[in-house]
Amino acid sequence: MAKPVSIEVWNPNGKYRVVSTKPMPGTRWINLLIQQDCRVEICTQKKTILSVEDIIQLIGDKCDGVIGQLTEDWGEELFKALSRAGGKAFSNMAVGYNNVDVNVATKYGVAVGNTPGVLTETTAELAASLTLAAARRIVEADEFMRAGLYDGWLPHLFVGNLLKGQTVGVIGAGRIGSAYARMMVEGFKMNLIYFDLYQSTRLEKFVTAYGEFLKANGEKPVTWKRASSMDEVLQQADIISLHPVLDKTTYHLVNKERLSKMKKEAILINCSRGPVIDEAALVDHLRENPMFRVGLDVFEDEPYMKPGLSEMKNAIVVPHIASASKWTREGMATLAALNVLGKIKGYPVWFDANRVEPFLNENAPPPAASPSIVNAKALGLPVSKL
Ligand SMILES: NC(=O)C1=CN([C@@H]2O[C@H](COP(=O)(O)OP(=O)(O)OC[C@H]3O[C@@H](n4cnc5c(N)ncnc54)[C@H](O)[C@@H]3O)[C@@H](O)[C@H]2O)C=CC1
Ligand SMILES: O=C(O)C(=O)CO
Repeated sequence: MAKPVSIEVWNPNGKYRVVSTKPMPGTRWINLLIQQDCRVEICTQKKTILSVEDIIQLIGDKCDGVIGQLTEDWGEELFKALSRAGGKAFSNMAVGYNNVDVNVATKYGVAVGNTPGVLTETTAELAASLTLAAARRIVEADEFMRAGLYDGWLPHLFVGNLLKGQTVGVIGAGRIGSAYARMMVEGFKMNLIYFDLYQSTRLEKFVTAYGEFLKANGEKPVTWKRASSMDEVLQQADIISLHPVLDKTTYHLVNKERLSKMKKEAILINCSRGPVIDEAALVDHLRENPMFRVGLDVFEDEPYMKPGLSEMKNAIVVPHIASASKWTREGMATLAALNVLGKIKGYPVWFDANRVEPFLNENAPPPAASPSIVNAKALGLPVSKL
């Protein structure tokens, strides 16, 4: 029998019981739920990753909806427990939902929400930060300074890579991949090569227009290319940033063979999901190719790193913080809460999950809709016409 989990209760007399498996940033999400007659229970247990048993306890006998986290395993056991408690709504506080078995949720009639859009720029900015940190060896140089090793300027000290005029490769040019590509093209005048299952016409138009602007100003124009294979990106790019969803097609997308196709001095960035890279193969590659560098926000067996990774000077590692700006995290909490609330209240699903701004305006009430429900079609949920 699992130990009881500690909770904090808001609006105890609310009609609908909504559970959040973690305290989330800001208070707007709590207020929005309370205003719509929800009793909000927040798990305050001092345990980073809750087990399935912990969450089953939190769900209890009566629960209308749950806001959960990407570290939790939302499969048969949890959706069965939620459905048994009368629950019809779940939302991840994340855009990625590879921790959720959506088919199982649909089987139990539970809507699954996620939080797209609000974290696009924040996540892309972290990918750009890791790119710069790796290119200019900022972490190594910082460690060197703190160790008291600096005894004067030297021509060879921490020489890194210039980005201007080089080629940035993006794998998965969706919301975040495209935002990152634009930052690198516009900010550093890099040429773009990308691979995605779909064409990103908006991104291509942006690079074309920026190239024309540069040309009109007497500068060398930037260029873009949509690669016909991922290998083309790996072979041609100087910087490669991974932004696909994690699914069966992207598991170990970057493996030993693909690493060997990349330039010896390339930089690889991963702010998507850890298993997109075969991390053990990456450690070997880093060891054998000291000029190859990586910037990683995500890991194959989070919270752990594969043996050897933490010793590699040519790796920069941060703990899954890509969406960690205050505005974004508060917005994610709001979107997740409104996903759950919308289903409980029988609201329709917002017509475009890429345009969630109206839900984030603190000075106006949010639309009466769930911002983003990934199994809306499968459940036959109505769509907002606003
Ligand atoms: N590190 C972090 O904190 C964060 C990580 N993420 C991760 O980033 C992912 C992407 O987020 P968004 O850009 O909002 O999603 P998105 O759905 O807009 O973009 C994903 C893109 O990947 C492409 N794709 C899918 N399979 C592919 C394949 N086999 N090869 C190449 N491209 C493929 C899709 O066509 C799509 O354009 C999320 O699913 C999540 O896992 C998102 C936010 C924060
Ligand atoms: O949203 C996601 O998918 C994350 O990884 C955390 O922001």
